[in-house]
Amino acid sequence: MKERDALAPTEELPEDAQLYTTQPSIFMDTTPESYPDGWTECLVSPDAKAFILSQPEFPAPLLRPSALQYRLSPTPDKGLGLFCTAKIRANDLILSERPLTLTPTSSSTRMRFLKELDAREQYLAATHEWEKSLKFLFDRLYPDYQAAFMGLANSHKHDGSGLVGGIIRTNGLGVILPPNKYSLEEQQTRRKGVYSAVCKEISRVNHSCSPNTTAHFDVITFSFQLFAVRDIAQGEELTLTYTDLKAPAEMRQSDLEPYGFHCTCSACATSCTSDALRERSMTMQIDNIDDGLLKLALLEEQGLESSGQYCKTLETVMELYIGIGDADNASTCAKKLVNRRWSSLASGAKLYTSPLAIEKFHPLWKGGGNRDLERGADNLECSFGGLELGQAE
Ligand SMILES: C[S@@+](CC[C@H](N)C(=O)[O-])C[C@H]1O[C@@H](n2cnc3c(N)ncnc32)[C@H](O)[C@@H]1O
Repeated sequence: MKERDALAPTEELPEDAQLYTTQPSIFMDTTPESYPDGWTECLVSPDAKAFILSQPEFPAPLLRPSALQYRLSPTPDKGLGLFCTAKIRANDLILSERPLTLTPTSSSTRMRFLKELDAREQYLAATHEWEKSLKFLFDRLYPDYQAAFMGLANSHKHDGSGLVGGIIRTNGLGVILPPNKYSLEEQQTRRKGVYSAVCKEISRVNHSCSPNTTAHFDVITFSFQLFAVRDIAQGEELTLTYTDLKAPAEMRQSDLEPYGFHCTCSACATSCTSDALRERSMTMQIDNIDDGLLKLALLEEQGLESSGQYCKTLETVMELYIGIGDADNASTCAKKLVNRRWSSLASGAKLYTSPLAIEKFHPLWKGGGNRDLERGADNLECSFGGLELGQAE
């Protein structure tokens, strides 16, 4: 381990180096009271740090929701959870916060093991070394942040994870840095660019296979933002998914095992019917507007508005309306997409929220150009990203 100037260029560092860095950077005497937006202790690769610092507006102030609309309360069977204190409307920003920590989801340290160690012993040795790196990061946290971190749930107390590693595995939300640098395959198999962010508040959100919120990491403000994906009634619990919503119930349950619970949400309780409906709504081919509208209705019925498929389908329906020259309905779809600010497809739809703009500028207007149904696919199906999750957000 080497100490180096925080502002020194990162290019000459080896690709597998990891940097301890505070982002946004703060003065020595900064406190959570003097800087309420907070800051994050990070362990990141040189290219991830360079990417963060290269954002022109970084660090922008946190985006604040218009009102505080949730509280932390005990649940009957899931520990603590967040509950809605007033009706929240679809697409509302519920809360935003800078993570306490941001760490790779797996250790990149190359280790040589004694030949006589078996696989389990090698795992424990590697985990032990990884815990030392994480403990170093934990020690850098401001004391109030250390207390908040230690107060979070830990479902890895008895598997050799270590205390800091266990809390990260239980509470980490997935972040890809830098985005678009690594292929999905590299992210999934070699965990390239895949990070885990632990948050004081959002990490309290419990899991559902039909979640009513989605969490999105915004690099410019360096914060996780929690959005409602449909209307949420007062008193209802806020939920996120920790697993791949496309998978059948049995696979989802096995993905959730490391979190130490068996999911009893309505989709899991009725898996003999819901698995087939879920698969149909996620994979249904869209050949015309009616198909698209049916797919949106099926996704809503299954509580899958948080899935990337929902936005992708909205975009496809918008393009189909444009193709037949129906600018009014197309602009309604564009507005719905724009409201889903967390989606990568929202910014592309911004230009087309007025029928006039569609008629004048959209290349597909009345059948111009080629509509590519696969374009713009969101592969962001899952929000929680501890070590356990096989899929990246
Ligand atoms: C990220 S934490 C969520 C907040 C946690 N309930 C707390 O008290 O801080 C994840 C842990 O919450 C619990 N949990 C989350 N979703 C659950 C669910 N649907 N059913 C049962 N337990 C759940 C499990 O213990 C899991 O390991």
